[in-house]
Amino acid sequence: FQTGTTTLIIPTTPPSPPKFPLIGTLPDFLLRGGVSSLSQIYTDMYTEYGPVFSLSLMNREQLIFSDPRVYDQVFKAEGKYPIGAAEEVSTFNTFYEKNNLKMALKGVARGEEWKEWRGALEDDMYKSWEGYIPTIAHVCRQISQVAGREDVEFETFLSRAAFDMFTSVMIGESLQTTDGDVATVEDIEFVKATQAAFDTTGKLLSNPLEAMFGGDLQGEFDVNMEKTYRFANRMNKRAAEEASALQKTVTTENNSGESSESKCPISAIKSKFASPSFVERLVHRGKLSNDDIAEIAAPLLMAGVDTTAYVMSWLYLNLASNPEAQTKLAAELKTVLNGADITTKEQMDSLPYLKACIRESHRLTPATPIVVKMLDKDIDMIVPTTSNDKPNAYHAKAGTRICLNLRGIPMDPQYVDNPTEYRPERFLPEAIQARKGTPSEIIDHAAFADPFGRGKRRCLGSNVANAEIMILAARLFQDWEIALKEDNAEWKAAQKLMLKADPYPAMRLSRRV
Ligand code: HEM
Repeated sequence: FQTGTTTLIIPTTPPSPPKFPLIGTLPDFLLRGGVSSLSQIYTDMYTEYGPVFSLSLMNREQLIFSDPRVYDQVFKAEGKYPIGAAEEVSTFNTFYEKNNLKMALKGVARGEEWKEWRGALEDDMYKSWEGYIPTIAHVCRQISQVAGREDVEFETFLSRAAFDMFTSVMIGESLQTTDGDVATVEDIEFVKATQAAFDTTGKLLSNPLEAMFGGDLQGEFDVNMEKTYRFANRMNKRAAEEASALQKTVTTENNSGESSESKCPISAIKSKFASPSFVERLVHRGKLSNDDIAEIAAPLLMAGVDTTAYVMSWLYLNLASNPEAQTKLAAELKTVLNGADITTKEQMDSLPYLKACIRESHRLTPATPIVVKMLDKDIDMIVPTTSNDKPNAYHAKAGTRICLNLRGIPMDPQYVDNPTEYRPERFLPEAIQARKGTPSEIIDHAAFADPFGRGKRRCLGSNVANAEIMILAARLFQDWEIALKEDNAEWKAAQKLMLKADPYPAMRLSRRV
């Protein structure tokens, strides 16, 4: 095919572990340790097969690239209606279909329906995210006040913290599930069901053996998803009705003047809270009915709570295992914030070491070992080579899982010094500047920068999630020193719906003086 120059390149067949009819490359995968060794498997395969290889797992063809520049070509080809990664989470989607949840189904659709859904939510969740910073700061302060209690494991605490932060963005106030003295039994049930639905989805989708022999996982999922859906729907419905009532009082007050709805400046929204919640904004904007607003709650919670908890769990584990980095972070927080909360984007931007800690955590312990993209048409991709050889070309049929290996280049000593060590310094601005023009600058490619995907289907909650992660870390590390309870604790990166340290080590929190 034509590469844009006159050179004709014949597509190359990528290397692969032995492939068998029906079961594909599953035997090799199991021999290497299966899902409990997933993260290491992708590093080992990169070492063994090189920067491009193919797999066939659970009836899906996968092409795995290590060079993020190949991924740029995939995003260029994604078109007006790209396929989202959420389409693959069949447990959620079957639930939405069974219950005829139209809004939820639009969110995982491909065409105009998805565009309309995204258009209805994007301004208030993705674009104008800064307005949520004070709300998140307030809830992080509450969370930090109860952080040292030992009534729940730290991992569960983080999951509840993610839940509290996200519900406060959604409805304006936290359910305070991190505080055993305040949370209602019903709210704790809610957070547990959300977590259980997320975890059983992980087992069903990523572990072929558990899916076959793991008992009634589907039944377990259905029960928990149903509970989450009911709770979440009720929570948003109540918030939307309150917001509508408040909105009506404003419209009556404004009756003589121009309608405030059409321009929708956030400052014009009458809010019950210090700054308007997501639900209040949606009600004010008037594109969705209160029933639609109720229906989006469960899918957004499923997309936004445990994902954030998993990413945070790695950050805290890395900083607890590397006390020197934690001390440097605490020093930066003291200098810049001096005990205050992050309440503005400018403050977020003035914390390079915190940003570097988060970036390095994503390099060393990403919450997924690969990023996946699918196209609805065939594509030919050119893979640059480091030598003077001709570039290689690879062909992927429509529907192939085209993956970027996050465990290849980011773990390769050719590009990263001592790649198995947690060193946030590598992502300080001066270090990034120093590797410009060298082969190592590849690790600064946008595709490696964060866990939220790219292109038109980039995570809708990415800006809010990033703010939540930064604001909570800034609060907790100002208030607490977080250490491993046992110095020699061991864990593996095991695949659930995302990668999780297994077993997650116990933590000791001591007040920072
Ligand atoms: C650290 C936490 C999070 C991670 C790692 C994460 C990751 C991702 C990824 C990888 C995608 C797929 C992108 C693609 O299709 O290429 C995605 C999509 C999505 N995420 Fe997140 N996410 C997080 C937090 C959130 C939050 C807080 C929300 C709440 C609004 C959210 C809502 C969504 C939605 C609705 C989509 C589908 C977007 C679409 O298809 O247009 N996520 N996320």
